[in-house]
Amino acid sequence: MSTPAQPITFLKGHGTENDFVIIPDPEGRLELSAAEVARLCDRRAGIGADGLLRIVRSAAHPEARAMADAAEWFMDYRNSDGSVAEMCGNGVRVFAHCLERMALAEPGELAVATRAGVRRVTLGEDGAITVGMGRAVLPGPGLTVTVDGRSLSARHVDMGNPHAVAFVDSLDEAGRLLEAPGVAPAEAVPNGTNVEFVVDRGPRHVALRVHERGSGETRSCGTGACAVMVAAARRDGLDPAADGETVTYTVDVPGGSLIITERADGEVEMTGPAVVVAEGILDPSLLEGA
Ligand SMILES: N[C@@H](CCC[C@H](N)C(=O)O)C(=O)O
Repeated sequence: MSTPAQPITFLKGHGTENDFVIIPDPEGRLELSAAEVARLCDRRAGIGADGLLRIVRSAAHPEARAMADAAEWFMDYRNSDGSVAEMCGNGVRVFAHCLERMALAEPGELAVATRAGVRRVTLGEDGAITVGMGRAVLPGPGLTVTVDGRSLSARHVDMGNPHAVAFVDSLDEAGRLLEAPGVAPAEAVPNGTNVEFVVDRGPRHVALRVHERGSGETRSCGTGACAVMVAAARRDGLDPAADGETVTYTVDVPGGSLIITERADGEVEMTGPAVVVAEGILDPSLLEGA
């Protein structure tokens, strides 16, 4: 990154403890390399986060320009290793909350451009935020997830980004999750995938652990919770688009709970919190040598 003329401000926030460094960059002047994003997200040498959200005007970003009429703001999401991902469900809530906090958006409804398309966000007066997450796509063939030397059948669900959802009897079956689980066939997920392990907690109530592509195990994943809800509904014989009935599940994550609804038109909605815990200015030395 070239030396910026102005100090770089940041916010730190989370959604169900999936945490983010948020960098407002309305005119799109900060092109952060993968190494710079990884340094910012480093929990010892940096600020520390599961991912980074750059707030850029859609018109100022080549990947978002075509969405500028529909959504003024583009969420440039990066995983903690610096890799680019299409979509981040918890991130969209935190992103919208930051826009409102910075008076860049009115309370109420707002559209956010992402690499997976435009997402509609409703900022509730009670602090809960609902996001229209689009339709789930379930590519036909199943996947096999290998973790701790065990192979598990998994459902492939695309929520704009890829997920492999494996139902287990105990979340301990995922082991320590220090490394990415194996997923086969590799050709089905050519860009890698997020992997969710799921147990039942009660009627229309499940809990998950997740290993995120590019970030490792995190305490929540919004797109993952949506993928899990849809996989659980199909397993339970429910398909709102075919049955004409809206279905809602509670999805517990290690960092809290998300409410996920699949409507009769196939649209998946996620409701959950967004929190900002700090605001600050980057010391320019943080990115030196990254
Ligand atoms: N934590 C996110 C998902 C972030 C992207 C993911 N790691 C990927 O690479 O697809 C969420 O809340 O959805």
